[in-house]
This record gives sequence, structure tokens and C-alpha cells, in this order.
Amino acid sequence: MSERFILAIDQGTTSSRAILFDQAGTIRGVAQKEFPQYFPQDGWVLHDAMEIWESVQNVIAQVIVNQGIRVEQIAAIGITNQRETTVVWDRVTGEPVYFAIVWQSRQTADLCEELKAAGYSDVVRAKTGLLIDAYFSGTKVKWILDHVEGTRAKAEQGQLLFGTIDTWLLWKLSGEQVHITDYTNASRTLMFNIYDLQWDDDLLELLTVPRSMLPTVHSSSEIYAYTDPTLFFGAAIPISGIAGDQQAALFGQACFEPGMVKNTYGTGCFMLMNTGEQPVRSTHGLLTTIAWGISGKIEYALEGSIFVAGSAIQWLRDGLKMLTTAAESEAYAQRVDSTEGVYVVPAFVGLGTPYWDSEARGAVFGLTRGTQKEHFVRATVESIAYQTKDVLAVMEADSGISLKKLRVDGGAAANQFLMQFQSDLLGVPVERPLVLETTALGAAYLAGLAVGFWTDRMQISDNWMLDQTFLNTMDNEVRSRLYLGWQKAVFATRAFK
Ligand SMILES: Nc1ncnc2c1ncn2[C@@H]1O[C@H](COP(=O)(O)OP(=O)(O)O)[C@@H](O)[C@H]1O
Ligand SMILES: O=P(O)(O)OC[C@H](O)CO
Repeated sequence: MSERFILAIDQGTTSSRAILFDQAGTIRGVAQKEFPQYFPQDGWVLHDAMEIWESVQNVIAQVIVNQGIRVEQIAAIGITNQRETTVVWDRVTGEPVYFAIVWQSRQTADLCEELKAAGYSDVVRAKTGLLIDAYFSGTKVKWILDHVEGTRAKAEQGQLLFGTIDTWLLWKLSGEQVHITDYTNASRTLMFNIYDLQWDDDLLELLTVPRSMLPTVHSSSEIYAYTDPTLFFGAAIPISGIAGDQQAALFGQACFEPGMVKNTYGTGCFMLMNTGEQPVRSTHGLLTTIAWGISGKIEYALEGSIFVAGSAIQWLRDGLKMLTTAAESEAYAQRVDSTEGVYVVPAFVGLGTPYWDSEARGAVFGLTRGTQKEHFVRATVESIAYQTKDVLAVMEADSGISLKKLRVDGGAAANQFLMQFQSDLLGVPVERPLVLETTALGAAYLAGLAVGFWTDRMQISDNWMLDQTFLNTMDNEVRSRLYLGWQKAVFATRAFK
């Protein structure tokens, strides 16, 4: 019999990918497609949900054709997705009623300030593990119903559906039959109680979101539906794994034991620590979130969220035209020994953990007549590592665990300079696995476990393979001095409003 594969769909903030994995967890085919980003106003970030769906169909077809496999060789499909991004669509026409409001978008910041001023922060945190912030889906749904003509009446009549991107893709892949999400994605909506595992009526009332719009919430690993045979070469393939991309990366990195941590360097940067069956409440701006729910058991994670990481490199490339590719940032950074005191704080859409400051905007400090492009690029790359240090400090404080090593992944983890600087700044080893696409791998594992392609987590842990370890080479004194400069830069950025 011919070899079989799991197909992972990784629907990220800037691109969609379809990746074929074999049983060893090795990548056997990749197709990727970027899609347009829309920035219509300061701090707003939108996608077109139909463009996302088209990009996903495109990469699935491409990977099948390019690898020359038959669809019957795909044992199952796993979906992983940019989280929180909100789509509202008409259940009859299947058409979105508005753009997808992206997780990064600040367009509901005012509404969040109102909710905070009215004293809802504690109740929201107690139920959802989250803070009131424009990042999460709840206020985005309300924004659509409040601003897009005719939508509230339709929603109240049960005509509209809400979904994060996993739900939207499952709906489309299943031939518009199935309206389901998983625990990890539900836990990012601001409407889901992560302790009793239900949509929360009080929060729905607060956000004026009709319950009929919401998907049913399932585990992260089970057969949810089969692909519509009219879509992909006539095949009905089981779709059997769903997780938000950061939780999928935690799974793909085989961080199965409490205390294990991974950091994913993509558009944003997200550090998650597995806390096991015990949800840990943060006092420093970390989020309590569902790591996954499998076979009736929920496991939790602590998360630090950085809104702008790899996208700062895209800004250098597309906005400032300083680079032609993101990868070039490494060579520029290495061409100088330091930034000569330049700091870039890429708070383009505010700051996440631990500051949660919606109003902050990007800033540059320490420019002199001698500042060159190399210093500027290096400072931008370094900002990703500094933000990570901010997050790690509070992660250690809240969990009581001091980090022994950090597992890394995501597109920007390919940057050798960044990884070395990260290890130097944290003072701990940084471990990069052979497969950097751990987000997709995690979704593949979740899908494969549900159909018996893999048997258990032990097999998955055995598949994890090291590519490179980066060891600290920096003096304590230098580290303290550099970090103090960063802290001053953040302070000054936040003061400028
Ligand atoms: N070598 C590199 N150095 C720095 N940044 C990089 C490098 N390669 C990719 N990136 C950045 O990583 C991001 C892409 O990573 P990816 O994991 O695909 O993100 P996402 O899933 O959020 O779309 C982009 O923002 C890009 O600018
Ligand atoms: O697209 P990424 O990989 O930056 O991930 C986005 C996150 O899921 C947002 O919460």
C-alpha cells in the first residue's frame, strides 16, 4: 500500500500554508501563499475571509499536485489558525458580512476602555482567563453587529454565524455543513468560560452577542467532518484536528509536561508554558488559556503575547524598503557589533504582555548622525528578543518556575543572529528543532491521533529532533546594561501619547 500522510493547514496572519507530514513527523511537501493585509485606519488590521479561503484552497491543491500524491494517501487533515481573528457570515449565502477583523486590530480599543471603566475586568478574567483587550474576538463581534448595517437584526433572527478562522475554514471545507470550533480557539474569544467549558451567558449579554451565532465547542482531536468531495479531487477526507496556532505549536514542540515552554516567532511572538490540568492565574498580565482538550481532559497554559515581532521585519522590508527579504535582516544585524545605543520599540498596535497598553505606538531612540541602516535593522531584530525577555520575566514570576531552556519555532526563528541574541539576553539555552513548522506539525499530530496515524504522545516526543542549541555568551553586566536601555525606551514610548 502506498505511503500515507497527514495534511496540516496552517492559516497564519500573513500567509496560508498546506504541509504534508509523514509518520516520522517529517515535512514531505509545502505550499504557501501570502494574502493581502488591509490597514484602513490607524491601528486597524483587516483580512478578507474569502481571500483567506481562496488561499487555503490554492495551497491544498498545490501541495497535492506538486508532490504527485493521490488524495486517498491523505489520512486526515488538521487545521491550525491565527487566533481571535473574527469572521461573521450569512449561514444561507455563506458570504462574510464584513472583513475579518484581525487579532492585531485595535478598532475596538475604545469599547474595551468603556468595559474596563465600568468595572468588568475582574469578572472577565475570572471566567475567561483573559484581560479586556481589543485583541480578543468578543468585542470584534460586537463591533460588526454595531457598525455593519442590518447585521444585528439578522444575527438576532439566527441568520448570521460567528467563527474564528478554524471555524470558517471547517465550514467551507465541509461544504458549509459544520459550525464547530475547538476548546483552544474558544478560549480566545472573551465569551467562553475556561473553567466550566461553556459559552458564558453573562459575557454574551455584556457583549450583546446572540448565542445562536456561536459554534459548538469540541475537543482538539476528533473527526469533526469530512471534506466536501466537490472541492478536492473528489475526496471526502476526515478533518480531525483543530487548535489555535500557538497551542498547536506547544503540542508540535512536544511540550507535554507542566513547566515546558515554547516561544513562536511569527508575525507576533507568543510564549506558552504548559501548566497541566491546573489553570494558573497570572498577576502580571499573562493569559490563562486552554492548551488543548483531548479525550475529555483539558490541559491549560500560561501565555505571554507580543503583538509585533516578525511583522516588524516586514515593516523594514515593505514599509521602509530597507530590506528586500526578511531573511536579509540577519546579515545586516551581523554587520555591526551593536546598535550603538539605538532601540526600536515596535508598538505599532500597542503593547501586549506585560503592559497591555492599547494606545502606545512605535518609537525609535538613540539616533545619532552615525546611525546606519545596519544599526536600525539590528535594533529592530533585537526588539523581538527584548520583548521576549519582558514576557519571560513575568512568566517566571507567575509560575514560580525558573526557565532552564527555551524551545523556539516560527518563521523568524530561522534568524541565527536573533536566536543567539535571545539566548544571550535571557541567559538560558535556546533550542531550535529540526522542524521549524511546529505549528502545522502540532495540528497534524492532533489530526493523526484521532485517526490512529499516531498512537500516543510518547511517539510524538520521540519524533522531536534538535537542529541547534544557542548558548549564552554575554556578560551579566552587558546584559543588564542593554536591558536597562530597553526598559527606558519602553517607558518613554508609553509616556508619548
Ligand atoms: N530570517 C528571518 N529573520 C527575521 N524575520 C523573519 C525571517 N524569516 C521570516 N521572518 C518573519 O517571520 C514572519 C513569518 O513567520 P511565520 O511563522 O510564517 O508567521 P505567521 O504564521 O504569523 O504568518 C514574518 O513576519 C517575517 O517577517
Ligand atoms: O499568525 P501568527 O503565527 O503570528 O499567530 C497569531 C496568533 O495566533 C494571534 O493570537
